[in-house]
Amino acid sequence: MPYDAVLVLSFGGPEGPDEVRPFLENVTRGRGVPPERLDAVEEHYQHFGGVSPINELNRRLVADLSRALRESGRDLPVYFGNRNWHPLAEDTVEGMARDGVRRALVFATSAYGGYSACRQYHEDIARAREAAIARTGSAPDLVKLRHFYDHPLFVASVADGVRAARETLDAGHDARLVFTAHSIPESADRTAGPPGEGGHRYSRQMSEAAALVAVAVDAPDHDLVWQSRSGPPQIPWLEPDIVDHLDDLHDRGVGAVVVSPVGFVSDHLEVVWDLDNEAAEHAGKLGMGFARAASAGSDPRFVEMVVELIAEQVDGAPVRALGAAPRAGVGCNGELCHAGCCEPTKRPPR
Ligand SMILES: CC1=C(CCC(=O)O)c2cc3nc(cc4[nH]c(cc5[nH]c(cc1n2)c(C)c5CCC(=O)O)c(CCC(=O)O)c4C)C(CCC(=O)O)=C3C
Ligand SMILES: [Fe+2]
Repeated sequence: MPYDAVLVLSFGGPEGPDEVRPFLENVTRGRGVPPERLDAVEEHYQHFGGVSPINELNRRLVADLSRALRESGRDLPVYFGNRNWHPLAEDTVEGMARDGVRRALVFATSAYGGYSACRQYHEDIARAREAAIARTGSAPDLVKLRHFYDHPLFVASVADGVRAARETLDAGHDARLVFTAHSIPESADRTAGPPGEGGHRYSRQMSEAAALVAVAVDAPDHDLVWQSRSGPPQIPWLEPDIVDHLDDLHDRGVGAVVVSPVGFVSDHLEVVWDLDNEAAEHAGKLGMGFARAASAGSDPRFVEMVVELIAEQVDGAPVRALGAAPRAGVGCNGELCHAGCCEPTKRPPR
C-alpha cells in the first residue's frame, strides 16, 4: 500500500506560563522524578515566559518538510504530534484517521536508539493509534523511520554548527570541542539496543556521531559529556555533566570550548537553558571562552535528510550512513525495532 502522509512526532513543550506544570507532570508521570527537580525545571521554563521553543521549531520543520517533499515530487501532507504536549499525538492521529489517511511515515525527532530516544516513540505511536481507533473506529498504519545519527547530512549539519561557533572565539580552531547529549540512567543505557548486542546503544551511537563530526571539522580531539540529568539523586545517570566537565577542562589548562549538542536535533529549552545559560555562565566564571554550536535542525540539509530517509523507506533508495551499525529504529504501529529492544528499566516508586 502506498504512503499518503507524514507525521512529525516530537517531545512537545509548553507555550505559556500555565502550561508548564501540567507539561512537566505529563513528562514525569510514574518516573520517580523528585518534586524539587520539577520546581527547578519549572523555573527554567518560566524564565522564558513558560514558552519552550520546541513546538515553534517543529512547526517550522513541518512547513519546510512539506515544501521539500513537494519539490521532490512527493506531495504528502505533513502532520505534527507530540508525546507530552499539544498537539498531542493522540489528537493528531485521530485527525489523520478522519482525513482518510491509511498509511503514514513517522519522523521522530531523535537521531538515536535507547528507551527515551526510540522505544518510547514506538510506544507513543501505539498509544496514539489506540486512541484514534477508540474515537473513530480506525487508525492509519504508522511506520517509524530509522535512526539517523550517522547520516552524512546530519553529520554535515552538526559540523557546520561547530565551524560557525569556532569563528566566534578568539581561540578558533584551538578551542576544545565538547559534545553533549541528554543524560539517561546508566541502567537505561545498559539495556539500550537489541538483546545480544551488549547494550549501551544510546551512548555508543552518540560516541560514533561525535567522532564523525570531529573528523569532519578536523578536531585533534574531543569529548562527549552529558546534560539535563533528571531523576532521583540515588540513581546513577551517565556522567560527567557538562558543568563539571568545564571545571575539569579548566584544571587541565583548556582556555576555550565549543559545545555542540549533538544529542538533540533542535535548539529547544534544555539547550538554551542548560547550555546557553548554565554552562555558558560557568565557563564565564572560569574565564573560559565559550561558544555553543547550533544543533542539526538549524541547517537546511536536515530537511533534505528527512526527504532522503523517506525515499529509503518508500522507494528502497540506498541507505546513506557513515557508521558501521545496522539500520535500526524502523517499526510499524509501535512494533519494536527488535524483540526486547531497549527494555525500560524499573522506575523507583514515588
Ligand atoms: C534521551 C532523552 C532525550 C533526547 C531524545 C528526544 O529528543 O526525544 C530527551 C529530550 C528532551 N527532554 C526534554 C524535556 C524534559 N526531559 C525530562 C526528563 C527526562 N528526559 C529523559 C531523556 C531524554 N530527553 C529522561 C530519561 C528523563 C527522566 C524522566 C523519564 O524517565 O522520562 C523532563 C522532566 C524534568 C527534568 O528535567 O527532570 C523534561 C522537562 C525535551 C523538551 C525541551 C523543551 O521543552 O524544549 C526534549 C527534546
Ligand atoms: Fe528529556
